[in-house]
Amino acid sequence: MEWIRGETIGYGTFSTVSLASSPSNNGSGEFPTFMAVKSADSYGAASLENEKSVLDKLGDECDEIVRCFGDDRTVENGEEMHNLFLEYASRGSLESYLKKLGGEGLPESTVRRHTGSVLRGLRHIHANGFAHCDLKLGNILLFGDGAVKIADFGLATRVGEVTTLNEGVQIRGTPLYMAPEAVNDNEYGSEGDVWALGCAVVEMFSGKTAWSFKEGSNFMSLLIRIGVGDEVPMIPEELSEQGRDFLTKCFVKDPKKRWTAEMLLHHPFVAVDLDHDGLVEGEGFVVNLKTEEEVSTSPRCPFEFPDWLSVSSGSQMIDSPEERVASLVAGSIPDWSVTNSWVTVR
Ligand SMILES: Nc1ncnc2c1ncn2[C@@H]1O[C@H](COP(=O)(O)OP(=O)(O)OP(=O)(O)O)[C@@H](O)[C@H]1O
Repeated sequence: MEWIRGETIGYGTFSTVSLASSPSNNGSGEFPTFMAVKSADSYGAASLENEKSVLDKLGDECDEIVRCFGDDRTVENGEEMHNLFLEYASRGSLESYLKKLGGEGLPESTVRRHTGSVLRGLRHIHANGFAHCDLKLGNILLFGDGAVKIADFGLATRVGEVTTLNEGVQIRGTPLYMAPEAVNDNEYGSEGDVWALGCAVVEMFSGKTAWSFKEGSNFMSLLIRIGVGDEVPMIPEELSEQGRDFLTKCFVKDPKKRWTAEMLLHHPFVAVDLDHDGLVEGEGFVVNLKTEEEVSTSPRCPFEFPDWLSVSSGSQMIDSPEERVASLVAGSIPDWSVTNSWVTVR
């Protein structure tokens, strides 16, 4: 495919995203005239390869997942670039859209619609055996017709697959959206995507991050709040009762008891007819909650870090949660980067 790189439309940790035009296609062929091209040098190549491989496996049948049109390599300024061609979201990410509102959130009816869309995307991802692992407003894209789609599958992983990238504890994604089991046990699965969705819903509605944090504060203290004790993210009081109830289903600390995307799709917060002015309640929905027997009878204590204890602590006993999280961070050999005044750790 012949294509021309246009203006830059976004920056990520691993890549730069630009507009790409393919005039020879004229919109009539296999590819649209305008696409987004996500480009990375050798440092980001593995993430792009993973993204393409996951998007290929997810296929094109889910409207709530950004489409991938293929990849290629170019040499630009003497450097080999890896390029991934994606459906172009003309209105950018929900994160950039919200920024333009200057701290305001979206109307609840819009939040409900977007939440339903993201849930349909997540259901497809999870049904195919993957977890996205980096769901956040920056990775939910807004299209000209008001539709939203899930993007950025660079960190997506097969559920249950043991990662070999790092033998120690690994932290991936954005701390603000991290689920307790990711903080405590290094577990990244479909349940973590549901927790992150809850954080995204709070942010969409309130215009503020779900966890309050002071500018410049240490992210370890946030990890402790997420992983330890009963605190859950802020649930906006102005949200309807249905919305608040929806969030309590996302913010269940025990991942085995957290609702799945499939279950949440039947929750009245999203199972409503939004084509009418008056919201029609989702009637008679049946949610098969897991029984106490199905979930672990002895949930693991959030302070348990068995791998970490054997790898990092030797014979020394570590007493406080602060020390545990500090060691978790030290053991992960993270790649730090600061995005939007927050720390992303991979
Ligand atoms: N298909 C697209 N259409 C329009 N804009 C896009 C598209 N894909 C990405 N962008 C923009 O580029 C930004 C970075 O993209 P993306 O998140 O996929 O990159 P990344 O390197 O994986 O970043 P990170 O992992 O740090 O979130 C997005 O937040 C969005 O603003």
